[in-house]
Amino acid sequence: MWRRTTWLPPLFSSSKRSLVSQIQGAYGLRIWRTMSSEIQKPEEDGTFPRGITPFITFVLGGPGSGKGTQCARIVENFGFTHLSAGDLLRQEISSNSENGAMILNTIKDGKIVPSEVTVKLIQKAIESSESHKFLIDGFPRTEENRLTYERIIGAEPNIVLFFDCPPEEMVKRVLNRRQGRVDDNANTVKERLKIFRALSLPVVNYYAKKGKLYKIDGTGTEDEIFERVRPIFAA
Ligand SMILES: Nc1ncnc2c1ncn2[C@@H]1O[C@H](COP(=O)(O)OP(=O)(O)O)[C@@H](O)[C@H]1O
Ligand SMILES: O=c1ccn([C@@H]2O[C@H](COP(=O)(O)OP(=O)(O)O)[C@@H](O)[C@H]2O)c(=O)[nH]1
Ligand SMILES: [Mg+2]
Repeated sequence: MWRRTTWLPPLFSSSKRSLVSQIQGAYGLRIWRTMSSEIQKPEEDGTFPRGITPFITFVLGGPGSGKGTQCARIVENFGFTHLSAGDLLRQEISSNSENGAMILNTIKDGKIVPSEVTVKLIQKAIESSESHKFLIDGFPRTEENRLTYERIIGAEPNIVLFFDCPPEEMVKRVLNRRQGRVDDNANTVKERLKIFRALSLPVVNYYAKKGKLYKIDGTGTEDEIFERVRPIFAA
């Protein structure tokens, strides 16, 4: 079962309706405004024209925790647009962009690509989409990622999902993934788990403290996990 951690802001606490529909009601149809007054102004105008921001869900969890699998289910059932930070980076490698070689080496080593590179790719993907609701999968992976997103995009996520899965299960899934990824091997996974614990968990804790985090048990079948996710979005 998912559970919302720490306190519930008044907007979310009193109704049985899903969080998404409550925010939708409070903010008007499919148009979302950022709810935080702490965010710095974006560096460049234009990510969210006329001050209108889409509904953003960050999807976090260790390697193999099931982020991509559950995002596909959320897209099918709730019509979100799925932006996987890892996929955006892999597309940069395949398109022989100037950063391609650097990104490939970073991914091979299980390290984190410089924040500005990833955030600019996310920004471009949001700008070129007509969608008003996005799942940003596998980002932010560090506090520095998070701060760079806030600086460049000028908004916080509305909610954050965290798939909680034991490391042995994550390793097993990654080593069985068979998508030909350069980082799905025992050595790289070990490094990715280290980075997840040291750099990504602090981001998860940050959103828990802000009352934005949904921690979801990431064990069991894909169906069982999706039934834990569904109530977060269901009307
Ligand atoms: N609940 C599950 N039980 C077993 N295997 C799963 C489950 N969810 C996903 N998988 C498989 O585990 C691998 C990693 O899942 P994926 O969604 O790519 O995770 P992530 O994006 O978090 O790395 C994939 O091969 C996927 O098919
Ligand atoms: O914001 C991001 C997302 C991904 N990556 C890199 O891309 C790899 C694969 O990420 P992905 O999210 O595809 O992996 P998953 O967790 O889904 O297995 C990571 O290990 C990092 O090396 C990164 O540097 N920054
Ligand atoms: Mg993934």
